Amino acid sequence: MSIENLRTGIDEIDSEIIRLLNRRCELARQIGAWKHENNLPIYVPEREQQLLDRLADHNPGPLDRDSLIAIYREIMSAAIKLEQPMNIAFLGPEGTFSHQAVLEKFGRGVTCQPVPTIADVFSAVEAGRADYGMVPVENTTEGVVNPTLDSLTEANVRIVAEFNLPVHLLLYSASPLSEIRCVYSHQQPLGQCREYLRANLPNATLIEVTSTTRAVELAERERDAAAISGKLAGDNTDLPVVAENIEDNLRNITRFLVIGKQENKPTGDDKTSMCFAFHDRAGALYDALRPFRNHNISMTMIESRPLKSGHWEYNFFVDIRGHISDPEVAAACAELKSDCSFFKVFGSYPRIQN
Ligand SMILES: C=C(O[C@@H]1C=C(C(=O)O)C=C[C@H]1O)C(=O)O
Repeated sequence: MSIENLRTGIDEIDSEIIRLLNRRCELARQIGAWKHENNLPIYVPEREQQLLDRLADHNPGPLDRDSLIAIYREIMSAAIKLEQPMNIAFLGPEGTFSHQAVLEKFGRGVTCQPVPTIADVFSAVEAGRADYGMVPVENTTEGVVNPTLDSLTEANVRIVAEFNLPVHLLLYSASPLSEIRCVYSHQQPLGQCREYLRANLPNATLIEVTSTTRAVELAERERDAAAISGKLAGDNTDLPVVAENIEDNLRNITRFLVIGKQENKPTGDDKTSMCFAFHDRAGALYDALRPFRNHNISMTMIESRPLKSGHWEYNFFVDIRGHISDPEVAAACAELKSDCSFFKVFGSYPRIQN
């Protein structure tokens, strides 16, 4: 077939895709009206997860799974925008990894609302200034993000979804590696390429700043300075990329949580996050975790944070497989709660695999 004929074929398919996309949008609009009447949330993470799983299972190729999911991310984003515009708070300024997580999880149909701190993301959602918030909770290289754990215990919000963002770091500078004297970045990326910096810039001064976006701004002003950031923060700079993928761990992934106010329905493959504390006595942690074992529930994460009492007492943060409405999960949580001085379930949400 000639290239003209092939392109005519593509044009015809595009017309058909546009017709079908608009029919899909019309259905979404009707679903939106029904949700308004019944006072239900517009964003439904469990439905989105089921839809994405179904797509991946039905895809015959050659379109790859990630591309298909990225396309559908935007289709669902456009559907949400028609149902009701949504705004998402995140740790700003624009260009941070939190911003990237918002764009990848919610698509371009939502309004992004940068705020100065992680605690501000929580208060924006709590006060209804934002519909949802995106907060980092742990990283495969650097571990947990303490401000997020602290805010979860204090704020009146729920975890409604999780999202894994692969974090690739770039070094931007007007100078070649041999002439770089100082490196700006946020504390987390600096930690994520510690080995790279030790091997390649052993004499450079490392300067911690409030965001990777700020790091790029500062590096633009000094010839012998560099910034470490993601691609999004570097999108608007003229600074050359000196090195790419400088993270020490090639599976450098940050897990984000979407916080909101709704309760999700079970999907059949969910996670539940919670926090508890108890008065110290021999075997207390062992006893506290026993209900999970007795009810055959697997734990996917446990972390501890000292309580601010100053007495070396701890809050324990635990993620388990299952939904809080599953009878076994509900029974285990009730048993655990009866043993604790503090107990809070943060929410149940679809489990993301990878
Ligand atoms: C259309 C709906 O609303 C939103 C948009 C979705 C979509 O475009 O498929 C899926 C879930 C919701 O977040 C729905 O609830 O089905």
